[in-house]
Amino acid sequence: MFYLERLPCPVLVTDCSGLVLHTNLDFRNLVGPSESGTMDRYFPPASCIFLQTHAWPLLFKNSEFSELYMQLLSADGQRIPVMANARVSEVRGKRVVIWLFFVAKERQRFESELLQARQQAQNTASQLAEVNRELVRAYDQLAAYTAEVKTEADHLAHLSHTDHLTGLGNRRALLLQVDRWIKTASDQDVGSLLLIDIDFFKQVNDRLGHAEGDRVLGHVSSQLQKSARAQDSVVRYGGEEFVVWLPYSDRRGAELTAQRLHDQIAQAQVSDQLITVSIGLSTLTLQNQGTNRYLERLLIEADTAVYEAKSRGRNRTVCFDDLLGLHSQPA
Ligand SMILES: Nc1nc2c(ncn2[C@@H]2O[C@H](COP(=O)(O)OP(=O)(O)OP(=O)(O)O)[C@@H](O)[C@H]2O)c(=O)[nH]1
Repeated sequence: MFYLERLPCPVLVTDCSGLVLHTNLDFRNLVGPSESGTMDRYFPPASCIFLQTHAWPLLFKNSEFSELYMQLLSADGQRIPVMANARVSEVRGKRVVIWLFFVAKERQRFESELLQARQQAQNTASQLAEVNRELVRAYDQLAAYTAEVKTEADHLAHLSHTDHLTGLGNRRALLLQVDRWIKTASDQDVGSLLLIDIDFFKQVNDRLGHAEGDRVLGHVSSQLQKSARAQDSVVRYGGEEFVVWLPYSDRRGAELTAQRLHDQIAQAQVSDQLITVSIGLSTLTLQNQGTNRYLERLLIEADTAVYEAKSRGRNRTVCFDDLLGLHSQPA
């Protein structure tokens, strides 16, 4: 019955009349060396009576019982509280009874350790739940903060491309628009640029005051927006200078737009002041040029043309190509 040695508790084997057949090492360590005879000597008198009146009848009736409280008697006379379990088994054709004892003290310790472990597990679970709640809160805060930062960034991006006085785009916005066009256009495509400079604007300021000058700038910007097509971009380029960028517009189309601008601006007066503008027009094919280079060339040419418009008496459009004599002869 070597397997009994492996059980982690004291074990006693008897025949069905209580004669001791075998004890394991745990049992011998607990109550003393094994001797032949009946099992009664391992129990104090009260437990012997309990055995006779209760445990044996239960065993014969059910072939087993479990968890009966009893006491064992050690060789040095100590009473050891135990929980007894017994079962009738057949070993090599003989009916025997296998008795397992759990020392009550150890069982209590084991139970209290179990309770402690369960309490610890509950504590850990509630700590984890709290940490989880904190994580969710932190995540919500982070999401709100990210949205705030994004809104702020969008706002800053908008501001950095906007002229605060007129609400039009600024130079950066112009660069962006031309850049976008270049990414989709082919080398043969043309774009035109109108550089618009308000005539005698210094006099407006001097005569009517800076605030009125600002109103004139606002008026011109809204007239330019009204005259531009949906695909055109109107930006305030500097003090009293505006640019209208006309993607896919050739010289003819740009001239028509420029004329519309003159008419539109001339229609309205600001504080009895008639407002006119001088416009420089430049038209270029893309010809495999980078955004900066292409825009720079358009602006230089348009600037030269505005200068010419001013010297020819203002309130007119001059096309840069005419200055080179390119369009002096009909094609
Ligand atoms: N009210 C106002 N004036 C501005 C602003 N930015 C620039 N200016 C003024 O615009 C005027 C431009 O004057 P000039 O460059 O001499 O040109 P002009 O008087 O328009 O004369 P021409 O261009 O030769 O017809 C200057 O007096 C600047 O002070 C602005 O934001 N608001």
